[in-house]
Parts: sequence; C-alpha cells; structure tokens
Amino acid sequence: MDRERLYIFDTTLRDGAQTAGIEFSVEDKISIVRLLEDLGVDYIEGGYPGANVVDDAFFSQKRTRRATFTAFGMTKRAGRSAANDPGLQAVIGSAASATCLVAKAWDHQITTALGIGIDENLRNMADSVAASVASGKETMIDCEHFFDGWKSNRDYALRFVKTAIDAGARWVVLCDTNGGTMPSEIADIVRDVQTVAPGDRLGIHAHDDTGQAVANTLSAVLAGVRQIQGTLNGIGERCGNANLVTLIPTLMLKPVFAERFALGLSEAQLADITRISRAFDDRINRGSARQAPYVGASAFATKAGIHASAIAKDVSSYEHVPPETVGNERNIMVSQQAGKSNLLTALSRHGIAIEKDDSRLDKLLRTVKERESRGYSYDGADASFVVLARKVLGTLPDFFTVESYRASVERRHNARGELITMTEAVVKIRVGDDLLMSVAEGNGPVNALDLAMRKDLGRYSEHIEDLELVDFKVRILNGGTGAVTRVLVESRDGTGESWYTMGVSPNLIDASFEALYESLTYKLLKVGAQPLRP
Ligand SMILES: CC(=O)SCCNC(=O)CCNC(=O)[C@H](O)C(C)(C)COP(=O)(O)OP(=O)(O)OC[C@H]1O[C@@H](n2cnc3c(N)ncnc32)[C@H](O)[C@@H]1OP(=O)(O)O
Ligand SMILES: CC(=O)C(=O)O
Repeated sequence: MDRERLYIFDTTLRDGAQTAGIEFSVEDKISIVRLLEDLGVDYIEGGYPGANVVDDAFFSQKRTRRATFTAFGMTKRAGRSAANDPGLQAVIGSAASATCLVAKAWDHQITTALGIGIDENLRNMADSVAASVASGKETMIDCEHFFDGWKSNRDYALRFVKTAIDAGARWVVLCDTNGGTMPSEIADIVRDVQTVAPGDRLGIHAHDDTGQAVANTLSAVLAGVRQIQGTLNGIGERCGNANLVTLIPTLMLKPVFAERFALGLSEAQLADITRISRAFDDRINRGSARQAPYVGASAFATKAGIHASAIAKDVSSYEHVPPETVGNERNIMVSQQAGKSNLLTALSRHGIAIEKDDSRLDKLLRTVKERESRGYSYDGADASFVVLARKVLGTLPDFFTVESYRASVERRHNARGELITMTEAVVKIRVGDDLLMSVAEGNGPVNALDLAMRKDLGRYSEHIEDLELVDFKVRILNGGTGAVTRVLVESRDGTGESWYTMGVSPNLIDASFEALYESLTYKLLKVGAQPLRP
C-alpha cells in the first residue's frame, strides 16, 4: 500500500519567536534555518515581514535552499482593500515563496477582538487569500481559535474552511490557539471538517497548554490532516507548540504511523535529530532537557540495577526504539540505584576490565553508595566516577598532590577611594620531589583557584594546556547534619570532548577544589600521562 505524504511545517522562527525570554537576531534565524534544512522539514515559516526590523531584514532575500520559505502575517484589516493594506502587502511582497495568513475563525473573537461582523471577516479572509494567490505565492490560512470556534458556531467554522479553499488556499490550518482542546475532540472535529475539505488540504497547529500538543497533533493526523505545524523542542507562545523533535521520530518509527505515512526526511536525517535539538538549545542559550523524549540525555539512560542487569543480557530490554535511530546514546548510570551490572557497564565504557566476582567491585559499589548518601551524584559526573573507580581498584597513578591551597576575597577601597573586590588563590602542588607554588587572581575565588592549579603542573603542564572550564554549577543539598554544597564542573579539551567532575563539602571552595582536582586528574588519565611513580 502506498503511504500518504505528511508535510512538516516549522514555525520555530515565528510562533517560537513569541516564546517568553526568546528573541532571535537575523544571525540566529539564518543559523536555525540551517538546522531545519539539515533536519529536512518541508516549510520554514521565517517570521512576520512588516512586524519588526529583524523580520524585515530576514525576508529581504530568500533564506532556504530546499524548504518552502514562508512568510506569516494577518489578513487585511477591515475597511481597506488588500492592495491598500500595508501589512498584507509587506507579507505578499517579501522574498518568501509562500504565505501563511492568520484569520480568526471563532465568531465571538471576531465580534469582540476585531469588532466586525462574521460575514465581513469571511470576505476579508477570502480577499487576502486571493491577493496572495494572485501574487504567485503558495498560500495557507491559519484558522485562529478554530476548535473553540467550531464548538461555538459549527456552521460558521465550516464555512470559514470552505471559503478559504474556494479562494485558493493550498492549506487550511486548524489552530488550537488556546491549547485547551482534548485529543478526542480534535479527532471528532477534524473528521467533521472533512465534510467540506479533503484531509490533504488540512493542517494542524496545536499549543501545549494541557501538555497534549503532540497527542493532539497525532490525533489530527489519524483523523485526516496532512500538514503538521510545530517547533524545535516545542518552543512557542505560553506553554509552547507541538514539539517536532518528538513528533518526527514518532511518525517515522511507530508502526501505526510509519506504515501509513511518509515524511520528507531520510533515516539519516532522523538520526541527526538529537544533534539538531541540542544545537538549537545552544543557539537559544539554554540547557537541553534531560528528559526530552528521544533526544534527552536521559531518554536511553538507566539507573536501576535490575534494569542494567537485564540490559547486559539484551540491550533493548528497556528501550522502546534503538537510540541510534535518533542519534542518541544508551547510558547505564552509576548511582545509589545501581548494582554491579551498572558498574561493569560504566567501567567497560572507560576501558576498565574487571570480573563480576572480583571483590574490588563489591568495594566500589559500597563506596559509591556511601558517597551518594553524603551528596555525591555519579550519574551526572562520569569523570569523577572514573577517578573514584581507579582509586578503589588501586590503579590510579600518583600524578600530583595538592599539599595546600588558600583562596581569599578582599573587599576594600583602592587608592582612588573606589570600592573593589580582589580574589586571589595560592596553591602548593607536589609533583614527584618538586614542590611548586602558584598564585593567581581571578574574578572570584573558584576562578582564582582554577587558574592557580593549572598555572604550573610541572612535567604535566603540556597535557593541560588545552583544558578549559566550560560550566560550573552549585547545588545546595540539605544533608542530615546541615547544608552541603555539591559543585559540578564541566571541562573540555582541544578534542572537543567534555567531561563532568564534582566535589561535595559544606564549604563551597573545598567542593570546587575537589571537582577541579578530579578534572585535572581525569585529563591526565585521558591522555595517558606517565606518572613518576605508577
Ligand atoms: C495566534 C497567533 O499567534 S497570531 C500571531 C501573533 N503574533 C504577533 O502578533 C507578533 C507580531 N505582531 C506585531 O508586531 C504587531 O502586533 C503588528 C505589527 C502585527 C500590528 O501592530 P499594531 O498595528 O500596533 O496593532 P496591534 O498589535 O496593537 O493590534 C492588532 C490589530 O490587528 C487586528 N487584527 C488582529 N488579527 C487580525 C486578523 N487576522 N486580520 C485583520 N486584522 C487583525 C486587531 O483587531 C488589531 O487592530 P485594532 O488595533 O484596530 O483593533
Ligand atoms: C496562528 C497561531 O499561532 C495560533 O492560532 O495559535
């Protein structure tokens, strides 16, 4: 049986730009278009020409290679013709090859928000669609508040869809603008709409206000729509839009969809989706959600010892799809929930071979659980686990020892009477028989300590030249005997690999010191540095 084509319409750069806390520059938009083209979406809605200077500049030229470059805008205002509406003309006159015009489909909103009659609204919409079609652009209509409109006045909502189709719209997109519709209602209403328009002319635009934007979208697809609107990582107005990064793998990997529908993406593009999702988060300067379906760092991670033991026998035991199909990785973590199977998997990932009945493995498991009870958390600090494991197994080389350190903060007036804060760290490190002392100033005590520790590591200095501290996170834990600080440090080197180490102490500087020390140690292990005394 031939599969029916589903079209992916991305609105990251338009509805996504309506996300609280997100502002795109032209450069951001250009770089996000690259990600979307790598992914292989069919339409890229780049924004709203005429609405602001960024979008004006962005729409001054064609920005896509393969995807249909689409401009968003509203239909003409009441009381003027399409030709005399500057807003509509900016959209039609942009470099986009398609338009997506928004018009209200809920009678109550038309009479209150627009203050016009519902028939006049239909004429405004039809004239705008006709003007866009006449300009040669593929034209879509976003039916704002469609599902609430259908519930309020079914006859008008259906007339709205039919009028748009008759005016020449290629796609009529049914919008759950307020995001409150249930999946079963979506299915019933989409089926009803097909009494006036075929499914291959209909799209769905769902918001996530009940956490069901993805479910609503899938429900609409099963009921007949063939265009899907959504955003990267589900950004968008209020609670966001349907998340394309969840929808695309579901549509391509789950038989109920994959057997009936085809997308314009290849399997290789699907396998790139984890990278794309994370690169997008980087671009908008936020951390990636660990628990994001398919692409999150935890999506194929298991902490539980019972699970790890089953996975050691069959890797697919706790996976609904193979992680590599979406470019993600399986991860067996080490934590309080671990058993020896977790440790064996983590050790072998780092090239450390040991038998399951080796008594050192029992000791390592006891040590991990005891330290976790004091605030350590090895599932997020793999490099610290390696350092600990090698120490307990007796294979950690004696690279260097920190004999002492001091970090100080001084707030005082300088000679000009200005209030300044000075931070300084002094570190004494022993490498073999050499005692090295380094002093550094920093923009804070941890920064000064980090700089001082890396300033002179004697014979190992050449190995740490490319090491940089990428991120530093502090978490205050409420331990049984009072507050404890856990510091997590992310480090990276010239190879691009990054690793996480941690320290735990009631004292923030001590916790930071431990994390920095373990990061240096891990780096020396990683490059195979030769210790003076193995
Ligand atoms: C559901 C959605 O997500 S729709 C997309 C919403 N996105 C945005 O609004 C982001 C970009 N918007 C903007 O930059 C501005 O709102 C602009 C440039 C479009 C318009 O700005 P302004 O002219 O100052 O109007 P303002 O934003 O205050 O109000 C919107 C106007 O459009 C009218 N309007 C709203 N929807 C439509 C429509 N579909 N068709 C025609 N007119 C409409 C409103 O009645 C209102 O007009 P009024 O002030 O005469 O009552
Ligand atoms: C058009 C749109 O973004 C909405 O109705 O939600």
